[in-house]
Amino acid sequence: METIKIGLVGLGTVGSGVLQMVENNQDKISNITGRKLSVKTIVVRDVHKHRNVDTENIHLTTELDDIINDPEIKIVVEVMGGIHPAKETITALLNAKKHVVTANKDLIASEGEELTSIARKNKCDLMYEASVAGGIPILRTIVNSFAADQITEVKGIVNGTTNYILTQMQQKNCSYDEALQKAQELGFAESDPTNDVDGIDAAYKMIILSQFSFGTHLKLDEMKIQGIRKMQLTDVEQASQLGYTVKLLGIARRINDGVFAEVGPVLVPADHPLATINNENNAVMVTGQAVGETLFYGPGAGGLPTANSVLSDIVSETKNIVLGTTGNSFNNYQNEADHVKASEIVYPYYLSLKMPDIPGQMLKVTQIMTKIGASFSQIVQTRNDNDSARVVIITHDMSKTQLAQLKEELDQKDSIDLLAAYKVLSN
Ligand SMILES: NC(=O)C1=CN([C@@H]2O[C@H](COP(=O)(O)OP(=O)(O)OC[C@H]3O[C@@H](n4cnc5c(N)ncnc54)[C@H](OP(=O)(O)O)[C@@H]3O)[C@@H](O)[C@H]2O)C=CC1
Ligand SMILES: N[C@@H](CC=O)C(=O)O
Ligand code: NA
Repeated sequence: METIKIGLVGLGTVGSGVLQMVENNQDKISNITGRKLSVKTIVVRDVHKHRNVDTENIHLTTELDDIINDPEIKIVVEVMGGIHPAKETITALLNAKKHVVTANKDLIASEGEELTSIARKNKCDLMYEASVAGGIPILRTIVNSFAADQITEVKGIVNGTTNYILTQMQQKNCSYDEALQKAQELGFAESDPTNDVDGIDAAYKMIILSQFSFGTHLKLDEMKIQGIRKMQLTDVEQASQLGYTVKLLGIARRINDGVFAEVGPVLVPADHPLATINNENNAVMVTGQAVGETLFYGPGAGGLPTANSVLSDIVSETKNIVLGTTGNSFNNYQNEADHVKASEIVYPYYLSLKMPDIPGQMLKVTQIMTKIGASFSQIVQTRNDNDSARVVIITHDMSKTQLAQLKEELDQKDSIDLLAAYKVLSN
């Protein structure tokens, strides 16, 4: 049986998982594809570094040219991460007629259109199932199984590191720093975890999910993105007393002819399926006009789970090579989206306010809410410190315009501080 040689660029958490899976699942893969697969060359930064995987029969190198100039290598997996030099690396590989698999959401969300067109020009495949929600096979599912349905919303927990941190803090009383360190040790976090904790990693994934679900090309700087770094434990506890779990959610919704996408902490009702997703697990809820609500759950980070998604792309590309059908885009759906007005984006909100513990303060808040046409569904007052009170409000539906007005009005009241404003998910 003919063997297809594979190159890897990167041998960290994901690269090691890919190497193990190719080695351990030879028989099944060749049974399905009619080809043997074998990893021939791996590009790393440091060839002398200790590796947890067996690289005895593999050429370890720092030179990409060892892959580029090797006609035997047909498929290359980019798992080095980051935008540069990953973009230049993939461009060079595609121009050398290599089919590429990547797990790199930063790159695909930012430069995916250009790379896709380079791939098409070279009749090469470029696939990236692992870039969104690690081990959950969500992108291919949207392409294949939602091909004819109109997706109205895609939302969920798409960052393993932050969900791990929130779970460890809420259930194990871990501090934020301890939980982040554990997520790094377990290989869930990016090499620089800033993008994880600041919501940027989740935003990249929502950009890719929006492309597949709505055909749109959203830009990172057009999205409101909030991470978990500034979240207060008091808000997490307060939310819990009100029957909610705080999760970092990505939400992308079709509103009229536009698409709205955001990432931030959201209060999820404790009995909602998304409230039950713990640790590094992710869950993506896709709502289609015909099918209704569907939920896809699984590990969002980690070597072998992510490698499984990479292998699904390698197997698809191998089949395309065998059938002579390479060069088609992973996602073909293209659709211009209108701008969504702030007045059209409506959610209930959790508001946490600090104010002097003296009579008349609540009246001021009530007057502002009445002025902007918003109303409360729940309100709780607790003592903050000796002379201030914390007031927590769950509002009825409010538009983003009303929320901005509320923030402006509260800014003008020296004595009242808005500490947090998070969306609340309905059941
Ligand atoms: N970790 C996870 O759970 C998931 C990760 N991903 C994505 O997968 C990709 C890889 O992540 P992960 O495996 O965690 O990263 P790691 O940091 O564990 O590994 C990165 C690897 O890339 C190599 N590398 C980095 N820069 C260069 C360079 N300039 N030239 C050559 N080699 C380089 C490193 O070499 P050396 O070993 O010599 O330092 C290392 O082997 C990223 O895009 C990430 O976002 C996606 C889903 C889940
Ligand atoms: N750092 C990412 C890895 C997977 O994409 C995460 O924590 O989700
Ligand atoms: Na995936």
